[in-house]
Amino acid sequence: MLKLENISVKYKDKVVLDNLSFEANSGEIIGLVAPNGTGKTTLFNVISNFLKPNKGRVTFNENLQYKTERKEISIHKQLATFPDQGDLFEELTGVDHMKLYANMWKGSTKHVKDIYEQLQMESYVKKKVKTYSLGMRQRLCFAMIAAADTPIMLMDEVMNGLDIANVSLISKHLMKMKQDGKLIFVASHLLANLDLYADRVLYLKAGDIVHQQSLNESTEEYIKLELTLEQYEKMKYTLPDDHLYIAERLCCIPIANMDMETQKEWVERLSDYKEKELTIGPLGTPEYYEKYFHEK
Ligand SMILES: Nc1ncnc2c1ncn2[C@@H]1O[C@H](COP(=O)(O)OP(=O)(O)OP(=O)(O)O)[C@@H](O)[C@H]1O
Repeated sequence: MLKLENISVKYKDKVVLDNLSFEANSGEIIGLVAPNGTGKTTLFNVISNFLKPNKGRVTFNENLQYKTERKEISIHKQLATFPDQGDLFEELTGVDHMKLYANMWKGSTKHVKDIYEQLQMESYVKKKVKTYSLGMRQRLCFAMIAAADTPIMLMDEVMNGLDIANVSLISKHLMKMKQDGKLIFVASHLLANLDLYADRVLYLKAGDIVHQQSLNESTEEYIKLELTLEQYEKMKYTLPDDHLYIAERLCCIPIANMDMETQKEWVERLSDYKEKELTIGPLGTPEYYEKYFHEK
């Protein structure tokens, strides 16, 4: 549904995206993670053609590219970006905003009520935005893109400023949108939250994707133990070659190629570190993030 090929973006001498390629399909939620200033927004701007890359191609549905104004309009009918809180109109109501987006993309507003009910916004959605808190504004931004109901959605920091209950409410709604066949990109710093609904997480570093983590397929499991650098240094030569030591705190030993007996032996050996919690499971988004972005 969406293909990026060899995308490069430079601002003067600063290379932000460097020959980046990937493909994405409908019915997928793709998490995009990287430290501040790495290029997530730049990548979204390339996908939406707000920024022309210095090199590379963006293709929708096999052969649709930003080559003419007509083609751009055709792509923009299928693609909505998460509104910025600063773009909200203080004197308009939440419903007005949702209808604006619904009319602009879907050409109908029948579904607007269902959305604000599902997002539990009934108590304030008919009031003017100037009376809203930050969290209410953020939920409205999400309700607006939901009202646009486009096949592709680009969401930058969708959970910003939301409390736990609202993060959970919006996470559930994202999963429903995925079931409806949307392709959704979520750039986020709420890493553990991505594990709930993303199918894949892309880790962006030095202009390219350094790792793609698929959360659907059965992922490799590890014995995981918190170790100080000192403890780790003492035992590192006795650990299997393919172990990981992440962010100078988490020792991970893959168990995929171990029989049950060897796994037990390892658990027993490591339980000498009684004060530390030992767990067995796959690496999650926060752990991969530390692996790729932890600076010494
Ligand atoms: N118009 C511009 N001119 C020059 N440099 C820019 C411009 N826009 C972005 N940059 C630079 O490109 C880099 C990537 O910026 P971008 O906004 O894409 O990062 P980001 O990953 O979205 O960051 P954040 O998590 O803070 O939103 C940054 O170093 C930024 O300073």
